Amino acid sequence: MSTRPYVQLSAAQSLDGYLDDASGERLVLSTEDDFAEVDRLRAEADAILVGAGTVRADNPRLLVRSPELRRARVAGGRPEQPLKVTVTATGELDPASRFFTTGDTPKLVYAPPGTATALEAVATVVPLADPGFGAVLDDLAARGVRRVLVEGGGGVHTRFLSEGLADELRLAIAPVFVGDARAPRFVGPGAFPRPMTLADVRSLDGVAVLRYLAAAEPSSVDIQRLRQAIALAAECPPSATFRVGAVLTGADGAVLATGHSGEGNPRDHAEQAALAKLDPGDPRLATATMYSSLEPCSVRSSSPASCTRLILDAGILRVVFAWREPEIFVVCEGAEQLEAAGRRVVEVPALAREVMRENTHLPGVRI
Ligand SMILES: NC(=O)C1=CN([C@@H]2O[C@H](COP(=O)(O)OP(=O)(O)OC[C@H]3O[C@@H](n4cnc5c(N)ncnc54)[C@H](OP(=O)(O)O)[C@@H]3O)[C@@H](O)[C@H]2O)C=CC1
Ligand SMILES: Nc1c(N[C@@H]2O[C@H](COP(=O)(O)O)[C@@H](O)[C@H]2O)[nH]c(=O)[nH]c1=O
Repeated sequence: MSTRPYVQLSAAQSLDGYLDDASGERLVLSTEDDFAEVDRLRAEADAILVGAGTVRADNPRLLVRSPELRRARVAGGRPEQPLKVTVTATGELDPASRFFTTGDTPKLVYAPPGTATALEAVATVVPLADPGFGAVLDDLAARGVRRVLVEGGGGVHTRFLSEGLADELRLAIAPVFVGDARAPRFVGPGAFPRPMTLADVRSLDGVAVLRYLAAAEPSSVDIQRLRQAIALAAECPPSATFRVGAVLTGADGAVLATGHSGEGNPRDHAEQAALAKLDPGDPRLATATMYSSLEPCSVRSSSPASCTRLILDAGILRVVFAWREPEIFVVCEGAEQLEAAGRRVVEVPALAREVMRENTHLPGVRI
């Protein structure tokens, strides 16, 4: 599997967080200087991606405008223009849109099989049964794309951020108010699992330009695997205790084993069930990551060894979990014990609510 491309999001928003107004005419929030900077970002990218909603609403060209930047690309051995990429679930895009008709560069459309046949004459249609953006990035990587500029709109930005796929965000804030709840927002509701750090703030001709970098941990693969562990909790049999899912992966992110509470034996914990599927001498354990929806337990009445102990004994160096165990039955110190033993522990509290949703049978757990 090729390494996923670096993903940079770019958006211009109003002071009250809107990408556009509700008029049907495209609202220009950027100044000329700001557009020139976005043009430089386009020139640095191998592909520019927008959602089908933006293709329909704005009819964008998505081309590098500056002749100097285009020449520099060619001088550097790159195509004059980046690839153009869009994603649709319905396939409802007009083949006469400027996305398809402008620029001598390949156009890619990711769509569920059979939905975008009318676009096959004007673009390469890539059928994706699972239209998650992780699959889109994997396919782009296989096509040699190393850097993607995502220019919106709100639906697509929300998906990239909530799936933990964005590495960087450039946000231009124009000094205007839209004040209309029907207008599209930069980001909709969701759980946003990768913390962002402010890397730069500038004033560009009255527009505030902010640059944020996503934390290296949790990575997009961590989010994918942790969500898989969270989903596994739904398979637990009815229980008076925690319903937990676990996924154990190798160094390349491939799944080595999975488990959930009550799998096999009603008292088994998720991490224990996953570990029981591997030979204790398996050399892959030394570079494995344990994903658990809940912090690994450190105290057990039903078994001699806690999951923290099992993880330590298995030689697993890295643990990623979503929900820190609340003090319902015992005081859990799993994260502290793992860290004290020199293991890397990554907590993703943004996904804790998803775990709590599977555990509302426990006293005091409300979402
Ligand atoms: N100020 C700025 O920087 C920018 C502003 N905008 C504005 O944003 C608005 C458009 O935003 P929005 O309506 O949210 O549209 P988006 O451009 O975010 O596109 C959303 C569409 O993308 C497709 N899509 C999203 N996720 C998936 C998926 N997982 N699988 C398959 N298809 C998917 C669907 O297309 P389909 O419906 O075809 O199934 C969906 O309706 C416009 O008003 C535009 O002017 C846009 C870009 C930048
Ligand atoms: N309105 C708006 C943006 N809109 C983005 O620019 C695209 C238009 O591309 P093109 O047709 O190539 O000029 C549009 O589809 C959307 O992705 N971008 C910004 O930096 N600032 C803005 O104010």
